[in-house]
Amino acid sequence: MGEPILVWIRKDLRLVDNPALFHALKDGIAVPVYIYDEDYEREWSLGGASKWWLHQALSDFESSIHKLGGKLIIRYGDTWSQLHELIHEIKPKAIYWNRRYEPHIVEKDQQIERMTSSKKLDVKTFNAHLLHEPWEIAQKNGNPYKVFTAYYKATQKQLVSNPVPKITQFSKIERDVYTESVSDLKLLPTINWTHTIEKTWNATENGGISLFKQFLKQKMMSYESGRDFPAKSIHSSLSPYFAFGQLSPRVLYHYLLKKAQTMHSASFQRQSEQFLRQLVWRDFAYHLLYHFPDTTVSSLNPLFTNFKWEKHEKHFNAWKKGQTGYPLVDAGMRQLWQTGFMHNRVRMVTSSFLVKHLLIHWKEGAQWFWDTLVDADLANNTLGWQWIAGSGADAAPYFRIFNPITQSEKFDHDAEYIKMWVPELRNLPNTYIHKPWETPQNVLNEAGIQLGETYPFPIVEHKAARARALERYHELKASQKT
Ligand SMILES: Cc1cc2nc3c(=O)[nH]c(=O)nc-3n(C[C@H](O)[C@H](O)[C@H](O)COP(=O)(O)OP(=O)(O)OC[C@H]3O[C@@H](n4cnc5c(N)ncnc54)[C@H](O)[C@@H]3O)c2cc1C
Repeated sequence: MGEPILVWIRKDLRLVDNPALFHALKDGIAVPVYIYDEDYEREWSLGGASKWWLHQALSDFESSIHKLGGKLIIRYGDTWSQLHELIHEIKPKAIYWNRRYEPHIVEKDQQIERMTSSKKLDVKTFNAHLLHEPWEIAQKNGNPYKVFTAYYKATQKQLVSNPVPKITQFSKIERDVYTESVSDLKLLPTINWTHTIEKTWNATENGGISLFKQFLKQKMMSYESGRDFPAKSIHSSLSPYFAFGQLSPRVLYHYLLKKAQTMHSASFQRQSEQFLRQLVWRDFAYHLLYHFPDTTVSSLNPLFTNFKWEKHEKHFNAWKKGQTGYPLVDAGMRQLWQTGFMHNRVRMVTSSFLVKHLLIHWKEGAQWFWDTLVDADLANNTLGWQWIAGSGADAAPYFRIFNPITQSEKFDHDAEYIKMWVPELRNLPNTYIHKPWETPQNVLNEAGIQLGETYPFPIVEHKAARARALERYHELKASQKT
């Protein structure tokens, strides 16, 4: 029996490849502690959908630890006060945790590290969240990357560290330490709006592992060609498990690499590379956030600092509710509200619609996604919105505006996705479903649709909105020259 070691659990709610837990168990008696502290997250405390997920994930993690003979101590309130109290009660020889990378968290973690060190406690921190930590990849001159392809190339020359073995046993410290229950954290909404989310997800560590296995068996081999088509659902849906640290990207990376080597299949290798490339996008998002800490609120590209945005409550509400009159946009926004998830291609179309067609600031869209996504992740969300706004890490030399009609015709050709989420359009023939406002009256009648009543007219006209966005962009460029 060794001495106790506090393991401060955060975005690492898992037994597989959890280095802080693993090393604490090796070096002494691991005492896992979770502290729910909204202030620690500053303005990025969890949104409603993420709170629901955390409730499930934490309950699952608590029960997994219990089954292995251990106990997860749950507390809420100020992090340092809670840690301080626990240090006093448990008298650990050290405190271990897995690192986080959001700028405001890095700053607070450094304070915690100083305070614990001043108590003569050994502090050890580990990487559990990324393939490559933000400072591991740099340009020759030491600067961070701003372009994905160059970043990706650089990552291919670096090794990804090996995962640590799965935790199989805990031992308990002798004294009983007080813990709150997961329900005490009051993460679930008082009005139950989460029933479709509940039906959609199994938010446990094993749920994530099963989903990965299913992806591997049924979807991986068509990932590259299928991932852009929302109705095909050829993507993995693993993002919330990564966001809460229930899955380790490093485990998936090494597993796929090994499988590709043993299978000797060029097509498996190609598909798994495409999938792993997305995990590198995730790392890139953290690289950018870490090195450009203001990008959650300010443009990465300073050209966009003075972009003239519109305030339009009615348009913003129509977008949030999936009532814009553009079926693909509305389908995406309704999928998000009902399931806490939206397909990546549709995220691009809906976010572009908000910032380009409606000229509403990307920060407002990012905030809505933050509240409603079960995979809300500060790095990925910031990267996604800045990329779409044109103010982020995008190598395209032009002002990209997604056309919600042609995107719909191309990526949801048979309108299966639209029909799933916008059922009032279900009887409309596919020729018209991507732009219902062009449907002849008799066809609308037959389909039981009354535009403006059962489904809205478009809130802005596409060509005019596109022209307005381009005009804003050209004005901005011109103002830089004067
Ligand atoms: C405006 C906007 C906002 C976004 N907000 C988030 C967010 O809050 N949280 C989030 O996890 N993703 C976000 N994304 C990225 C992407 O849409 C999701 O990661 C993806 O749809 C998750 O589905 P999946 O797990 O099936 O992905 P898969 O295609 O199966 O990809 C595997 C994993 O790679 C990572 N990944 C995939 N695409 C991206 C990407 N473009 N950027 C960074 N990582 C990626 C995710 O961790 C994902 O789980 C956003 C994209 C946009 C355009």
